[in-house]
Amino acid sequence: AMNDAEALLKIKQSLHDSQFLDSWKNGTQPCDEVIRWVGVVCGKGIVTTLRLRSMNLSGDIDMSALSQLQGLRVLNLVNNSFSGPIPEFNKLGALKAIYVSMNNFSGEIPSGFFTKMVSLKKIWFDKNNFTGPIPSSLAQLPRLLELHLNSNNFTGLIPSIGQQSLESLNLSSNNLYGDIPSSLSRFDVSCFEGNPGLCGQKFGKLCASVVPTPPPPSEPPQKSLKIAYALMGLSGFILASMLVGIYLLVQKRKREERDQMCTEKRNFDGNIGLCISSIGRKEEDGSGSGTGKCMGGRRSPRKTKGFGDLMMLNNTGKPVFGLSDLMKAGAEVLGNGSLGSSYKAKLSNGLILVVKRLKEMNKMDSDDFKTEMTRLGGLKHPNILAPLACHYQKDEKLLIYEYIPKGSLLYLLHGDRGESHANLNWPTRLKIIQGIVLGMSYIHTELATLALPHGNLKSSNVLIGPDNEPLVVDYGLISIIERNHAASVLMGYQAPEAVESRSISPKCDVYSLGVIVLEILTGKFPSQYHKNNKGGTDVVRWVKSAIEEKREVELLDPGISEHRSCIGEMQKLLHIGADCTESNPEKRVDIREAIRRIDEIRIDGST
Ligand SMILES: Nc1ncnc2c1ncn2[C@@H]1O[C@H](COP(=O)(O)OP(=O)(O)OP(=O)(O)O)[C@@H](O)[C@H]1O
Repeated sequence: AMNDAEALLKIKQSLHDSQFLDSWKNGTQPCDEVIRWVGVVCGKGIVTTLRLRSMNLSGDIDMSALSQLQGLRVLNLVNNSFSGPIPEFNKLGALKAIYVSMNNFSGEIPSGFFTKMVSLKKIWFDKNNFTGPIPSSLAQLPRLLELHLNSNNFTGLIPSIGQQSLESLNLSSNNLYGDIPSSLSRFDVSCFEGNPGLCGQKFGKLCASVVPTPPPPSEPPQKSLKIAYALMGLSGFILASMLVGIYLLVQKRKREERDQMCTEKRNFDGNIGLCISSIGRKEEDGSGSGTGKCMGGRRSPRKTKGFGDLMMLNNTGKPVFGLSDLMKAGAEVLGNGSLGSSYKAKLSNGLILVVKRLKEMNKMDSDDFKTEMTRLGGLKHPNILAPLACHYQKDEKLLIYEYIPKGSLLYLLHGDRGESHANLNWPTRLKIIQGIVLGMSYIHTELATLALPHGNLKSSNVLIGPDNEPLVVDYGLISIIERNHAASVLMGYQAPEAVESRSISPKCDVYSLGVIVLEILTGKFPSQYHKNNKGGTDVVRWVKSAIEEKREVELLDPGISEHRSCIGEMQKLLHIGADCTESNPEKRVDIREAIRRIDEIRIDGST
């Protein structure tokens, strides 16, 4: 081991242009009482802080020497000329503060970079050129106070940082997208400005159908709320805040007092207050004064025509649950999609479900809804996730699914560069594409009578099972959601002919299939998923021009292009993706043809 003086001299050697460090000289001591080395702060005779701000420094800082400074707690390299990938600062496990603002560091910071830096309180990485996702390990720092990542080029979804300790945050001027995690909602909108892809309530921008916010697997458990309250949270701002107030009150009161609460609520505003636990329950009189859990609704249960409790849609022997089990479950918001919001609900028996609250539904009556849902729920295929149950009220329609822990393909591809992302090698991606194709083929056969059999295929609607098998969801919705709304939210309506002339056909599904194939091969988030095409990459145009210029290999995600021997197969698949996204529907391949060709792609390039 070297002493502090030796370590600092090695560090000086590794830096260019270190004329500011003239006082760092052999034969003198960094912590000398009289002539202390410049930029060095000591405590009890050892170096505790390096303050090398604005010294015109560059070069590859000698990390093994730096890590020899046993007492080092604060590292300040602000406003120098350091460049290249982030040095292994994570070797400095005892650091409390690291400031590297205003340099030219670039590249991705590995997702686990901060895992061992548990003492970190202050991280200032602003005004550099960092790219890629914000490392998810930041979410695990228990003492984090200040996090400044502004003015870089961070992309992707914001991980669930927002630990209670966090006081100062700046993520502005990056390329982040999606909804912000609920743990960050306490921060002012200015902390996020300059990220055109961010959406959600804070930004007054609906998260138009593309952006999920599944919590990363490593995320500390979110504070859970009861699903009944989670559901009610969506009925508009005013209603929501009124109900949150009630929720807090309810928390304080004893169970029997809640009954009164519900009644009070109705008296307060005759429009609100539907006692959900009484909906259609035979043993109750429907007056709503039974066990009260209030949620948004416009009518009293008595007047509402519904089919009561949950309707189970499958008979595969999966555990049966009722609406009341669901209402008692702890819930967590998964995301606000274009069709409504989804919640993860954990029942007391351990079963984990996803409750999807559909908005903008046709004014379907309960019989039609039931017929439609029975049809969708009755589909069975290894690459399809059929709903388990549904619930109908005039103003409330719920679909219930099994919870798939790995989450969506969108999340796997773009959300967090963790382990699951690393597993997305060529064989896995091909398996996912081929599975999606099998699922789509099945849907196109079973729902052939629909104008658009799936209608909403995109990576957030492909969930990934334990063996990386894809599970397609949210299919066949075209007949149950409002026509006008369908056009503005469904992915199928993004096909060029649908945008221009509103002409919808099964070919629109082929277009969506093409986009997803290109997304998987390039690893890029498609701008096609945004209504206004802002944010993400226009994969369709990008691939088209690359094919014309015969440089399509360059577009392959580096995560797969290392399988050199399979490049030919990847190229073939890229061409199929391009043919599926052909703008003229007449020339676009037909779904059967696309399926046949994708099925022929081989993992190893052999025929
Ligand atoms: N059964 C499930 N298991 C695990 N995660 C799910 C499940 N269903 C949905 N999710 C995830 O929850 C998030 C919200 O889903 P939701 O379906 O509400 O919105 P979306 O897919 O972004 O948009 P859309 O409403 O257009 O389908 C998405 O990230 C989705 O992948």
